[in-house]
Amino acid sequence: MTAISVSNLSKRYGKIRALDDVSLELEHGEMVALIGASGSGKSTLIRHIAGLEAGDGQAGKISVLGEVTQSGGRLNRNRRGAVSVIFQQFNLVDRLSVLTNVLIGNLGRVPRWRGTIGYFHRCERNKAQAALTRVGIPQVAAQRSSTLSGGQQQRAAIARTLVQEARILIADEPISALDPSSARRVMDVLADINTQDNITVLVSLHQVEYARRYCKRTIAMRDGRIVYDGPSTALSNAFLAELYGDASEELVLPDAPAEPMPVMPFGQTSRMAVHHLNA
Ligand SMILES: Nc1ncnc2c1ncn2[C@@H]1O[C@H](COP(=O)(O)OP(=O)(O)OP(=O)(O)O)[C@@H](O)[C@H]1O
Repeated sequence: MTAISVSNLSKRYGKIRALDDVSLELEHGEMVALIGASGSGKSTLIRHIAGLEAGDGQAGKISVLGEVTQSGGRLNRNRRGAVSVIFQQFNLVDRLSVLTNVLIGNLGRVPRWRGTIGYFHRCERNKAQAALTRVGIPQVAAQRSSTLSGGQQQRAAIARTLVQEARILIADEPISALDPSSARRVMDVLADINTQDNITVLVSLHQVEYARRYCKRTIAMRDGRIVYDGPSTALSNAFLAELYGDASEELVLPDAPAEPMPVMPFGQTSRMAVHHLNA
């Protein structure tokens, strides 16, 4: 089944062509990296797929899990329950506990009054706690979200996705502000929910090293266009230089090998104990 389908999507901001006739398809169950230098259009594309913005002109169309979410520059219907988006920052409500932030993933399914006063059943709390265990941070449930590290915040946001029972997770540069070991833990969790829960993952990344390591397929953008869509194993440093010229330096870690490493199945990269939500 096609999870995300984008066809002929364009978007201008004044003179800037942020998206230029973009077309792509993600099959359900894929984990795909979206790479590109700063300003190449990754976040703009993600906002459109998330249904937060409408493209320009008559030709553009986006479908999510078979339902048209926008066409011809008009937002149709927002499948908010099916798609969860996490951003580099601002995923959590700082003054609320981590557990409450994860419980917010239930809001689409509980009566409005319960959401308003923050009343959740024990089974919902248990599920939220299990989701935190699943992403490796059960011990922070009672803490205020503002006290978490950047990597823990990303993992709490992923736990909320599990509670939401979203079928598609789009993560916009979830690791760009993290140190390498925190970044690996977040990528491990994304890879795990992809393989174990069959959640389709689209993750935008600044550094191609993580795309090579975690995603079989990479979509590369430059100046609002897709310039490559294929196996991540093809993304050697030389090929990146061909695609991006000098800007390729922005995408490669200084100590990265010139040739890509094969994608490792989840488990070989992770040292984290993984507990399954429904175990
Ligand atoms: N709301 C906006 N108003 C004006 N210009 C915008 C807006 N959003 C994006 N742009 C412009 O569109 C282009 C693409 O931006 P976008 O944020 O999508 O790139 P990106 O690949 O996500 O970059 P980064 O990796 O730095 O986050 C940039 O030139 C940006 O300045």
